[in-house]
Amino acid sequence: MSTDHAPRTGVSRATRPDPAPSGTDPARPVVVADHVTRRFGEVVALDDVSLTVGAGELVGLLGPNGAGKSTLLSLISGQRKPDAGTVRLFGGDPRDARSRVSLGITPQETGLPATLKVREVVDFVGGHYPDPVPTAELLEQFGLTELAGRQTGAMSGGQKRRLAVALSLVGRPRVVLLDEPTTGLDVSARQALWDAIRAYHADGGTVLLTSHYLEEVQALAQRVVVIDQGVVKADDSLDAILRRVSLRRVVVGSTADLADRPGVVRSDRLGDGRQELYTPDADALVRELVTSGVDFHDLEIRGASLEEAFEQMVARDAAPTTEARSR
Ligand SMILES: Nc1ncnc2c1ncn2[C@@H]1O[C@H](COP(=O)(O)OP(=O)(O)OP(=O)(O)O)[C@@H](O)[C@H]1O
Repeated sequence: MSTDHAPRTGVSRATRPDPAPSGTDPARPVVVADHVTRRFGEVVALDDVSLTVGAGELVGLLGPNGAGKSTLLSLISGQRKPDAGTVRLFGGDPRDARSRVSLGITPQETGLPATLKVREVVDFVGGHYPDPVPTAELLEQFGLTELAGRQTGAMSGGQKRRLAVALSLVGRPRVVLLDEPTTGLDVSARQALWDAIRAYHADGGTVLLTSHYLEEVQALAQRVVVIDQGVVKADDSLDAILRRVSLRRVVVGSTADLADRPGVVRSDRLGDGRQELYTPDADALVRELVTSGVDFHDLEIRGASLEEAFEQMVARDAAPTTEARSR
């Protein structure tokens, strides 16, 4: 095992041919998609998508069902090729096996050989790499030690998912593509997997993950790429994405219905009887409530969550006001 890469976690990236500092380095692109279009018959799964992922980045790819996320990963991993545009992995064509030597991938669905034991599968996959993470170490990190002797066909869905993610890291890749890594996992298994992904990233690994769990993207990613209907809608730091959402959420109790107050673009009734009001200017709304003399109490104001940012970015109906009035 090389000593310069996080032996504590067991899972570390391969020794780089070029001596490079660890940490994020967008100047050294690992993945480049340049004006990529991919169709399936009439369906345009990706429409002129450009994306660069630098060494050491942890990027969350977020989008609704059918947005094109898996298609993008399949182009980056060389499983498919674009109809137009180019994709580069470590500067080479991902369809060339040499470009994929330092790539780890967990697809959305993984077929595991049902009669092989967990330990045997890890040994087998690890056997294809020059410096694999020792099987016992990897199983320990993913909480699979107890299951080492079990046939994969007898594992639960969540256990299989953990094994699938573990397998993507066995060869100490420099980049991993994780398609919905924690689908089907319970809270503690998800946390354990997040820890493993964070440890890999802290050691300098590059991660591109898709997720339906906004909480997951918010917990892990430094950069968020929002994709919808094959088009990149936003590509920015998590903080910048959150700041971009202009709406503020004002929660307030009142005997009056406040949905039609000036500046309120959306409203809801909460279980505790309070009203949830979305407005671009919370200060103005509060001033208006005070000057109007309307009864109100238990006021609470906060910024948008990633969920709200996401909903706003992929909203199919144009104006928030329209949406507000239709709710
Ligand atoms: N092999 C295929 N044949 C035909 N259409 C496909 C194929 N693969 C993907 N598509 C279509 O391309 C579009 C993008 O699909 P993709 O699987 O990339 O979306 P996704 O964002 O990963 O969705 P999900 O979150 O549901 O996994 C969808 O409309 C999908 O139906």
